[in-house]
Amino acid sequence: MRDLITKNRPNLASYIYANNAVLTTLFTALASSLELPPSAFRSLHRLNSPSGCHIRFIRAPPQPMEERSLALGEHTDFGSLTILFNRVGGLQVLLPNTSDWVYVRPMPGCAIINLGDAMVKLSAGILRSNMHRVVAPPGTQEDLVRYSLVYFSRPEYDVKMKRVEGGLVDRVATDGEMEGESTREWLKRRHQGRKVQFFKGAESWEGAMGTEAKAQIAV
Ligand SMILES: O=C(O)CCC(=O)C(=O)O
Ligand SMILES: [Fe+2]
Repeated sequence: MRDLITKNRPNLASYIYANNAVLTTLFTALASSLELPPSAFRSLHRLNSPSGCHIRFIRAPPQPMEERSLALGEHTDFGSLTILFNRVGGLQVLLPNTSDWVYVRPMPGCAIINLGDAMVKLSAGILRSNMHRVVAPPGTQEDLVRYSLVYFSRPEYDVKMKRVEGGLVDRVATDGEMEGESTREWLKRRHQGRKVQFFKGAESWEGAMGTEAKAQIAV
């Protein structure tokens, strides 16, 4: 594995830079839509600062019809923005305020962008993370091996998981949001809460929750 990464370092670097360029554009657009300074989100996601940003390459082989289960259960992403590249269907999103799961059709030359829980925190809930899952590919794609290449962006480790100041965010009333938890602490809490050895009852599970519940609230 290490060899594979070393050999493909230039490819990986160019993939990281390309994703970073897309993220910079998106963070700037999101900041301006919230009437914040253009760098409000960008400045919390500098490429060379330590963070939990990572790449995941997922391979999901076809499953026999009778044993079919979810390839990836329903969740919201923890981080800021997720850039998803895949050619085969299978990703589904839950439409807000319904129990309807709908396939997201991959389009040639396009990536799928998911908004994650960190953006919900930073925007005091104005931006919402989407509930999604991965199931067997639809129709004639059902026998295909599904690959997805995913870039997960996360705020820098030292960024506080709380609302940014200014613009439309200042107009949202506070609801006792937890102050002062760093991104590093927040990620640790969420990862541990999902592991069976750390399970200490319903409360610990809830403590590890992000903003999944809010994803279902009408906007
Ligand atoms: O493979 C996909 O299309 C989505 C993967 C995903 O949602 C995740 O890894 O968080
Ligand atoms: Fe996801």
